[in-house]
Amino acid sequence: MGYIVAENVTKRYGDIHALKDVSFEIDEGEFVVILGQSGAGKSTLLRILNGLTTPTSGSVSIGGDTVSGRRNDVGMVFQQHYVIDQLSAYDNALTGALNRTSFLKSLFRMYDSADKREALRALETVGLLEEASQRVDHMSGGQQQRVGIARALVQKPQLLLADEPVASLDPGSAESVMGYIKTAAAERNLTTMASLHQVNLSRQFGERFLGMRDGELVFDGYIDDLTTDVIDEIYGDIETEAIRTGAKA
Ligand SMILES: Nc1ncnc2c1ncn2[C@@H]1O[C@H](COP(=O)(O)OP(=O)(O)OP(=O)(O)O)[C@@H](O)[C@H]1O
Repeated sequence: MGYIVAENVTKRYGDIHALKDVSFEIDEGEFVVILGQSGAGKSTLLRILNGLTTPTSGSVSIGGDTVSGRRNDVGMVFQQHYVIDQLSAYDNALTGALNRTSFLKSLFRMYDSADKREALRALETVGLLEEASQRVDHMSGGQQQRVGIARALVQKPQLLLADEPVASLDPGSAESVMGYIKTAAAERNLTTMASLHQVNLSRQFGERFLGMRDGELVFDGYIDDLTTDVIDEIYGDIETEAIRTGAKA
């Protein structure tokens, strides 16, 4: 049985069918990219995996446990960099340890030394060790996103979910940030699922791919199977050549 198992997951918002009978299994340590147009259901799927949204029917399990609410062992990276502007990169990374720190200790930012080491290790993973003491509002968007990744790593997750983690970045920063996510996952054998809408980046970093269209899982496979026809099926009428970049004929 897979580490993550989604069985016939359906999500309706009134008349909107955000997910339709989605099933898949993911093994521990896999690096999965979820592809699909805006509105295809990628965020809904990630939110269900994270316990932030409940499916209308069907179920999801992680490591054999049915997901029924927020889990501390699932780290999440979002499109916007939800970092605390006034704090340093190091203090932001440390907030990933809040779930295992008492309220009083967190109030005075008194973290365990193991957590402090974890924060430094995470900043090293994302290439920001030398910038650890810099305030994040003095950092670039790409650096802020890397701080967000470091915070998710300090949480010591078993599963990392990233919802369009590079959508608001320029192409160079997007590539760099995806590289750091990939390194972090490889170093920690961390099962990772990232939604991306850029086909070229997906092909560069993805190992396994889930293709969503109108709430349905229309593709589940590996890079050699991600052909132009499959891309067309996921994205419908391709409007620009750019989206095809890197797609195999
Ligand atoms: N809370 C909500 N209430 C009502 N409809 C919603 C809600 N969340 C998502 N939807 C709808 O469900 C569908 C799937 O949305 P979802 O955000 O999962 O897609 P997506 O592939 O992540 O797109 P995007 O990349 O634009 O976020 C869309 O039609 C969306 O409008």
